[in-house]
Amino acid sequence: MNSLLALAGTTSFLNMPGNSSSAYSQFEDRIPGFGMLQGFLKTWLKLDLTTVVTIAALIGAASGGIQSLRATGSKLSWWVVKFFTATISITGSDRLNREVINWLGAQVLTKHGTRILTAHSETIQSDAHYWYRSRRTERHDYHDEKRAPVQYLPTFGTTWFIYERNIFMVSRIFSQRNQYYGASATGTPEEFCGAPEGDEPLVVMCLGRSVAPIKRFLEHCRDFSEKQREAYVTVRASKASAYDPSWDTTILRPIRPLETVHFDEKLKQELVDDITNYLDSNTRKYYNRRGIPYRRGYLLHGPPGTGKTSLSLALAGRFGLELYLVHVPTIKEDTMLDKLFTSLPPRCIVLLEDIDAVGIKRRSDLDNDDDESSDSEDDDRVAPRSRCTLSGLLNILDGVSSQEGRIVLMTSNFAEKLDKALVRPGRVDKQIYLGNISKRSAELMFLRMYAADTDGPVAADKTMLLSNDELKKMALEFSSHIPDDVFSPAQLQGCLLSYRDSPVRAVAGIEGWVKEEQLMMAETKEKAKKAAENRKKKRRAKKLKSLAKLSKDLPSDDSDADSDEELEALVEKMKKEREEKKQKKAEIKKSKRGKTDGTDDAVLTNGVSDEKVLLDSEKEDNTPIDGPVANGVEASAQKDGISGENKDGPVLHGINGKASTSEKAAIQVNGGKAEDPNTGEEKNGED
Ligand SMILES: Nc1ncnc2c1ncn2[C@@H]1O[C@H](COP(=O)(O)OP(=O)(O)OP(=O)(O)O)[C@@H](O)[C@H]1O
Repeated sequence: MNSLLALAGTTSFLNMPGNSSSAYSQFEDRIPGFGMLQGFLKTWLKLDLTTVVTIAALIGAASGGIQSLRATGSKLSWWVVKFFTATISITGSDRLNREVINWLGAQVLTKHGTRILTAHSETIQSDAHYWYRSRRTERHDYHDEKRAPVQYLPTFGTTWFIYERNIFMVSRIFSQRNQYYGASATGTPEEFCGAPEGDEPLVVMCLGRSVAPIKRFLEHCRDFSEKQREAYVTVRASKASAYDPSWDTTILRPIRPLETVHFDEKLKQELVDDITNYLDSNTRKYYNRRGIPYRRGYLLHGPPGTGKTSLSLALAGRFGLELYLVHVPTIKEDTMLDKLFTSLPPRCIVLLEDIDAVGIKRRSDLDNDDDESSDSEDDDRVAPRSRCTLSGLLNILDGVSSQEGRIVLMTSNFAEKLDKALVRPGRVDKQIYLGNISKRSAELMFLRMYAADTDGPVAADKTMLLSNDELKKMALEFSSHIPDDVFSPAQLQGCLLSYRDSPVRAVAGIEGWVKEEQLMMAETKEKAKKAAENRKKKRRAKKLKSLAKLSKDLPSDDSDADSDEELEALVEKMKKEREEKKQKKAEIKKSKRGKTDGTDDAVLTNGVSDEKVLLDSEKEDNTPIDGPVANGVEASAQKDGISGENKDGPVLHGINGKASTSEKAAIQVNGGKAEDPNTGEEKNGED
């Protein structure tokens, strides 16, 4: 614009009388080709250059005026917007963002018949929480349909609606990423050149000069999402990536009532009371005032299939908390768990499944204990080991970076093997044992399986109906066949599911099922026992063979022994021989001491009280010895006749008076007794 005005100024200067020729000549001098252009316009187009420049300047001035008018109009309109509306913006990563979008999708778009939408067929929008991160996850909301239903949401741009008799606008802001690929490059409207990724910021506006209506609206969106989630527990599983560990998958599980997890009722009540008390706001204040870290940990332990995971889910549902699930064996290193823990929300349940994958051994044992496991039949059930270390886990559980306010549930099938540091109060405040099923629990499970979904009689099978009392009687009869503490609840559930349509058949078939199952369990136990014995034998054989190879004292064919008895005999033999050797050495030592006492004077009379002597003790006895002992029976202190004379006094040699450089040990002779500088042990002067 400014350049055009300058150009216009120039043209008026060109038009001034008397100036024209000198000005033209000046331009010709300064701008190469100016004269040629002027000649061309005049000769061929019959146009004067002055006229051309003037017209261009006028057009430029007009368009500049329009632009500045536009800018002023836009400024004015924004000023009006600012003056007459209230606004709240929400970042793309905030959960509230998802909750507003979710509300718009459910309440506005469908009712207003909006024509430009965005669609999703994956992830659960009712969760409305971090769905953009988990968009690869299939929706899992227990619909009968095979395919997940498509959900429609607002796209970029502004959605208008009326809430509480107030006009609202929600704008989904086109992100820079999309701008780069789309609208600004091609001029295509935003909604036609991309779909929202889920992390676009939102701007919520309403008519009026107060933000109070917007705040009410946002609260309403939150309530709406919470209600949608009410029937579900949000489970967020850890993503097993060593580089970028995160809470990845969001799964909505229908809330499982606590009553459907059968175990000791008293214990269950205690657990619920304990958590209720912990979550109470007064408890938090109590902890804070007294400087106690506000955390609570529980260990759920027991045989497989006894309801540890089910109980965790039921507790999350009961207390309306999200469940963050970590399958400990998948954790590759401490930093991974650390990252996961630091990104936890303040109030949630963290479920560390199969904690024994870490908690059984300390760091030092991690790499070299492959053959140290016990020989019990349980060995097969030992969880795969995690690369996360125990000390790492302990730090994470109660380190400074650890979130306060959360509940940690750990599950294990081997509580008795867990390290004491892991289960100490503060990390594990309560241990809950979930055992095999009792008669009473079997009765409750039967009732739960066949209870009518609606009030009224229950179908006994396809032909007859049962009253509630009749069902209770059947449950009692059914449970009378179940031995206490033998079958896991998962086993019994499997049995009942096979008679799903008919409680009558379940009662009729339970006796046979119990017998069959017990037989199978006995067989499995027997197999496990044999396998454990084999493992034990193999391990022992391996150890003994390597021992035998190491020992030069054993005849080589002894190491071929591989029956248990032979190996035992081998060990005994080795032990005996070692003992004999030790005794022999001790005797030799004793006899040498006696001799040294006699030679002390001789050494002293030579005036050598502090002589350096060399010991060749190991040469005589190949086995490593506790202290420098030499068989001095034949040894004698000599002047260094063989190896040369020592000016300072006699050099004492080991066996046969020889001193090998590699095996020499310097010994101080103190009054005829030599002292090993390494062990401090006194040596016989003859040595
Ligand atoms: N105490 C129980 N009450 C009701 N159902 C149970 C109980 N224990 C197990 N079940 C049923 O058995 C199945 C497996 O249970 P769950 O996964 O909770 O056991 P777990 O103890 O976590 O097993 P694991 O130690 O092998 O992980 C579930 O379908 C659950 O419904």
